[in-house]
Amino acid sequence: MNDPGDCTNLDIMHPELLTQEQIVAVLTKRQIKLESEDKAVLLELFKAHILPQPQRQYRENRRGKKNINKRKSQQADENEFSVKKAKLSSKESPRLFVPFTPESQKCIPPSQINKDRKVIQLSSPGKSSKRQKMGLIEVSKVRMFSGWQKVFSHESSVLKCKMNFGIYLPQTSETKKVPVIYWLSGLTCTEQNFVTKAGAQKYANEEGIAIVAPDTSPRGCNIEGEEESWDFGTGAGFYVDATEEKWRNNYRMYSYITEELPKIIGGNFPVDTSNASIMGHSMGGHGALTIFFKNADKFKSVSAFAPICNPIECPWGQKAFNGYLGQNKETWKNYDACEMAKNFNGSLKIPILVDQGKADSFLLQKQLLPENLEKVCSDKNLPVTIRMQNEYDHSYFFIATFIEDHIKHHSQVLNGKL
Ligand SMILES: N[C@@H](CCC(=O)N[C@@H](CSC=O)C(=O)NCC(=O)O)C(=O)O
Repeated sequence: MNDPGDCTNLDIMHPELLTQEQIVAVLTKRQIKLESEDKAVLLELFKAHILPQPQRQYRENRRGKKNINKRKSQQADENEFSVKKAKLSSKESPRLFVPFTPESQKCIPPSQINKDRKVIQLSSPGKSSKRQKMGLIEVSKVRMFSGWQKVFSHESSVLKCKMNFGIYLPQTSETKKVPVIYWLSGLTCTEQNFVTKAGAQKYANEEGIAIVAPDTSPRGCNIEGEEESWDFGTGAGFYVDATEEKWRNNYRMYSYITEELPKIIGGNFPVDTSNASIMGHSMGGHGALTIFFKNADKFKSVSAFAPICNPIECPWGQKAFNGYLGQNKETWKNYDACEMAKNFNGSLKIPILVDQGKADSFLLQKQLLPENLEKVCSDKNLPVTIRMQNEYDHSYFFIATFIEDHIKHHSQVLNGKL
């Protein structure tokens, strides 16, 4: 025979299906004071005390209202606690879950896509009490050579659009802040080209250096002409701050790389951004050289693969500078490595390292002009090592061949090996 006091098999999620006797039994077992025998009143009591929290509805009386307020404050406390807990328990930055949308997952190898993407509240160094209201979303994360290769996206306040960057964190970053090398990619690239093709992670882990690889331009800004050519607009930001009306609101890659990105990296990762170097390829080689010449206090060394050395003298550079900076060629000189080398007053801790493939079609088309950089540096007594590599082209196969040399080159200064 059924014992009316045995509540073990009752469906407490649907008390309206229970008999009055069963409701009374459950309430009595939980030592809930019965105020009336009326089934409707008993049901209210059941909902208030027995149903799991989200299903409970309190009555519209004083006590019910008190319970509703109590629940609200408990929930707020719980939310705050879970954020604080994430901050305290993670060696990395705090994370909150955000909904997954496929839009920002473009170009990520499916095996690396993080379907449980997390958002990190970006912290603003020096103003720890005033957190920036921007989210850093972890797009992908994969173990590689004992470290982590991750990709993040965030809303850039400088570029006024969403930006992605790759960051490789070596194993040593689990216990201390590590130095960093910024990698700037070339025309048509996203952050993915370096992450997937350069083969840098093994050497970055060996040297205990983080590598940050941002995208090459703002994207999706709805500027007329932005998508028209592969060497201007999207994928071709040229690491300048545009001054022309049409572009100057978004195309500010110089400020993004020198200001916004280092703040994000320093504020959210175990990275010492005061111990930084910079390198890049082609358009990104031009970016690395020019950013270094203007910011020798922020970067300890520079290297480049097949850089555009003298953009004011080559078709790629002329097209980009005309578009972003306008017709006054004097202003172009602010972003030309050869012109900047002529006026460079800083000291170099180690020589500038440049690798250039001799079979590079863009070298033959006179887009790169390493001979001009060599001449200026020689005239100025600026130490530069330009290695002309037989039979190598412009591709990431060439980069992957010599990336170890470049990382070890920077490691001399970043890890105090001199
Ligand atoms: N139009 C071609 C060529 C584009 C190209 O070669 N881009 C280079 C950089 S060139 C100078 O900045 C590059 O790095 N490509 C990416 C890669 O993974 O090789 C095209 O659209 O492919």
